[in-house]
Amino acid sequence: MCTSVIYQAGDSYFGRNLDLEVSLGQQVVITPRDMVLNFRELPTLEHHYAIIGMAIVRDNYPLYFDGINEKGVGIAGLNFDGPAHYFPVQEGKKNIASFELVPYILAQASSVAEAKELLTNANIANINFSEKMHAAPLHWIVADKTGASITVESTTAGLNVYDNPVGVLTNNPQFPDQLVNLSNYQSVSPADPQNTLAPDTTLPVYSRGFGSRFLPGGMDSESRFVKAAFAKMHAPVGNNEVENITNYFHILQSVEQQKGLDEVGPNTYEYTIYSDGSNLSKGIFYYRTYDNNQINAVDMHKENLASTTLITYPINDQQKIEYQN
Ligand SMILES: C[C@H](CCC(=O)NCC(=O)O)[C@H]1CC[C@H]2[C@@H]3[C@H](O)C[C@@H]4C[C@H](O)CC[C@]4(C)[C@H]3CC[C@]12C
Repeated sequence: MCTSVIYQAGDSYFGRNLDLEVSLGQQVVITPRDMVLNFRELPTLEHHYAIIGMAIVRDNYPLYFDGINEKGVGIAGLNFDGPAHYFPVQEGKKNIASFELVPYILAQASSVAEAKELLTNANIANINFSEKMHAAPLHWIVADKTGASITVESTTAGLNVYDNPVGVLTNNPQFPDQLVNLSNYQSVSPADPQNTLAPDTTLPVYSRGFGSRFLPGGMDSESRFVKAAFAKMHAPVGNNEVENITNYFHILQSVEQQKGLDEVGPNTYEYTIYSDGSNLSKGIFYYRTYDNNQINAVDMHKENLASTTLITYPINDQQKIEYQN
């Protein structure tokens, strides 16, 4: 399972938790503007916006899990096993393989509105990256530095592009159903509740945090959607970049999957392998991992973005404890 959130605090911050039972060997990968991007069914892009994100590289191709571009657009792919359905290549449509959607959007869109435009008359084609690497059943959240966001889902009903008023995405069910479920929690609040149940009876508020008593806390995707929405909606705005990115990681940590809590097979547990969050205006990509609580950063603008080859940074996965004596 995974969770992705956009948080506005002057600048906008976008990223995700990647929850899985095995690490796939991802790295921070920058695709510079002049690295040729080939598509299976669409014209080659020789020049495009620069991209930074988490990816694995195969055959010199960046298979992005999530990323942002230099124009302040971000996109993340999240598991959508069951409802996800990709179609055969269709004549007369923009056929995009599922693994191409992240570079397709980030290479060309400077806003969510432009991403929507790129998705008109599009078909997510059921093309595998290779014999060994089959298409993953995903849906996507796209966001931009204004705070706008959409959810992209390809199901047997076709391609749906929904406005995402919450700026949160997790996994199943389909996005409209997540919003219906969210309605069930609209009375959850950081403040103490009003006693509307029995107004003439004194009911003690016997604990702090009483307003969030009915907030779900499970590892499942509906629970994480509600909890992340609550955490994000009430997150304070910091006074500077460090405070903001610290707040951002606290939002993601509210739905972090600790090892041992989500058994996906005999003695096999899904956990939050990494969390990342980028400043969409500044092009700085921050991440932490399960084993390393330290926030690490790669600033795309410190690289030569006019180059033609991928730039990769290995994940810094070593815990650093600052011993004070
Ligand atoms: C499984 C995770 C989503 C996290 C999640 O929801 N996990 C588990 C669960 O719910 O069961 C997704 C997110 C991005 C996906 C990857 C990216 O789409 C890139 C790449 C695309 C290829 O078609 C398949 C492999 C590969 C490398 C994908 C493998 C599955 C990933 C890593």
